Order: sequence, then C-alpha cells, then structure tokens
Amino acid sequence: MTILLSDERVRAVPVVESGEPLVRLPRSLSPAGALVRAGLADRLMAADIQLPPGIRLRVVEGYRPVEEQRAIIASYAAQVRAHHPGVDDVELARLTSRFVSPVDVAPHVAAAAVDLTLVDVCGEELDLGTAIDATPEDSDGRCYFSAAGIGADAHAHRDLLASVLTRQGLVNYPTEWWHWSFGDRYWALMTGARHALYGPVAAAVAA
Ligand SMILES: C[C@@H](N)C(=O)N[C@H](C)C(=O)O
Repeated sequence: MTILLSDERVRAVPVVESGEPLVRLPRSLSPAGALVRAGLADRLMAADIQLPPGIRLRVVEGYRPVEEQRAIIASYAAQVRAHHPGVDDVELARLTSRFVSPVDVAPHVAAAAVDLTLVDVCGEELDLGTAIDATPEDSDGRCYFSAAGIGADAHAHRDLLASVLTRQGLVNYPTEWWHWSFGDRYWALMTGARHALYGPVAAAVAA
C-alpha cells in the first residue's frame, strides 16, 4: 500500500537538521542548475557514473521555495476538485498529495529531492513512460513508478533509474517515477532512519 506524503506517519518523523549547505549541481547533470543538499549532490553524481555508457541522469528540479510549493498545491488541488467533484477536504488533501507534497513535509523545500530522468548522448530524454510531472489524471495513473500500461523500454528505463539511485540510498515517491529524495522525512520513514536530516530551507539561505 502506497504511503503518501500527506500521511500522518510522515509528519510524525522528527527532523534533526544537519545544517548541510545547498550546492548547485553541475550543468552536465542539471542544465537548469538545480540546488540540492551537498549529500544529495554527492549521491546523484555517484549514481550518474554507475549508468551504462551513453546514458546520463538529467535533473530538472531540486530545491523549491515554499511559495512555489504552495502555488503548485493550489493549482493541482483545483484540478483534483474538478476531476473528483464532491470530495471532502480530507480526501482532497490526500488526492492532492499523490502529485504534490504538503508544505510542512515537502522534500523539495528541504532541498532533499530531485525530479529527474535519463538522457542519451545527444541529451535527448529516454522513454520513461510519461512526461515528468504528468499528473495521475492526465497519465491515467502511468506516472506511478510501478504502473502497468507503459512499454517495455519505459519499464527497463525506470528499473535502471531505480537501480542506480537506490544503491545510493535515495527513495522514490511511488506515485511519481521521476521524484527521488534523500534525507527528508519521507526518506526517513521509508528507510527506518530515526530522524530526517534535512528540514525546510528558507529562500534567503538558498539564495
Ligand atoms: C509537483 C511535483 N513535481 C512534485 O514535486 N511532487 C512532489 C511529491 C513534491 O511536491 O514534493
């Protein structure tokens, strides 16, 4: 059974902030220059060199300011309401958290998560079954890491991604094949760590 980011068990995980700085990923790994915690950056670089020749990781997003997280929540919650008329507020929050995290436990706001994919030598994205940020509604559930209804290549590419990232200690959010994190509260719950390493980062600190 999938544990969502809105689950009380995630919120119950304590954070013992390590104070680890944010670093900008190299452009070869993240043309957008995503910012992440130093420990996550090291793990991503280690995962990248484990890939077969001709395949690289491509990180499209890392740290996200809290205002941006709030804006994504508001926008997607409105879409969920339109798709699921009549849901109460509790169910709305649960359904919304399949695609975007509540602010207080948000892995991107802690600079502890990345959205990423695989690219070939020309920088072209490989087939992972859906676009990054395809919602459950738009993709008919194919955004879930273990979804049926995607091709053999997409399955193989998701498995390849998982093999190099889990070896570095990252965990996937099962409703989004592209979302991987390290050191946040969701990661702590999933790995059995006693506490999270990284809490929310203020925009002023990230600047
Ligand atoms: C909105 C989507 N790209 C995303 O980042 N989702 C995760 C679960 C999050 O909000 O942390």
